[in-house]
Amino acid sequence: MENNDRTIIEVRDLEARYGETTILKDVNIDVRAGEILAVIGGSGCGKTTLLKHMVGLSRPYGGHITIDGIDITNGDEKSFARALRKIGILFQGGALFSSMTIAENVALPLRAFTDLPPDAVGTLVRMKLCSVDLGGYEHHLPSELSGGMIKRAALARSLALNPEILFLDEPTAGLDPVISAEIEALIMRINHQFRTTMIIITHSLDIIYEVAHRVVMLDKSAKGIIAQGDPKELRRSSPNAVVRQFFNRQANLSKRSTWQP
Ligand SMILES: Nc1ncnc2c1ncn2[C@@H]1O[C@H](COP(=O)(O)OP(=O)(O)OP(=O)(O)O)[C@@H](O)[C@H]1O
Repeated sequence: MENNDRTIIEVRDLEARYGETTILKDVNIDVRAGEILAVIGGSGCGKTTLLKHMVGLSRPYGGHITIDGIDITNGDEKSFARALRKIGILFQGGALFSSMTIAENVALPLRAFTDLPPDAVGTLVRMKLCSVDLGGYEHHLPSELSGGMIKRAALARSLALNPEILFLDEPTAGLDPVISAEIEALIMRINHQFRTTMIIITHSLDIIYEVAHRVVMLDKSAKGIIAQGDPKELRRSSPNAVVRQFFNRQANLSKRSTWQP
């Protein structure tokens, strides 16, 4: 993590609603530049809702969010576009276009948001694919790749414009433990090499304990944050029983799933 503790995303008094239903309220988060923050909590507690607000896909009912000092909730279109250029998103399903090659998929944001000539786009695409260990797979279609490779190609596409901030929605969901470990190692490598700030929605214990620097835990009945901080610390000594239970139950489940006869 960078050691200057600069806040790169500020979420202030966020209130999110669908119709009349409040999903999140009084949410305050400071994301520090260079950190990996995991957003955790039970199903339906509002993790995806929070992410959609942080990337400007949904407008908050109340409060505001700034990205590198730019208010994305009340600013004009131009500043919103400037803020968007700082972020990349890795969607859960990978979301690659199936009729395009891996190279064409990764080239999409470069073609859409830069004036680079085709040669330069090609070079950048190859570099991005190499950075996720997919050098040589430029001409493959997504259907010719494994689940882990598709995830890595999608990661290369989300990194195409060198974002300062990367949002990852369940990056290891549905992958086996070996492939998940590869993706986790890649996430840590990218964070380390490029100092990319990362916000990861996850249920994975490995990400919570081994990858994240800090966690924010949401709760459905509290409609907001019930804990923030070091996950190991929270598991040990959170004053909130629900929090301790969440971490301990997960830890037990993890032990059971790795048990070998
Ligand atoms: N577009 C929508 N319209 C109405 N309600 C919604 C909408 N999207 C989500 N919700 C509701 O908001 C709540 C929070 O949903 P959200 O998807 O943010 O939770 P989550 O923590 O990401 O869940 P999961 O871990 O299951 O993906 C849920 O009760 C969900 O049913």
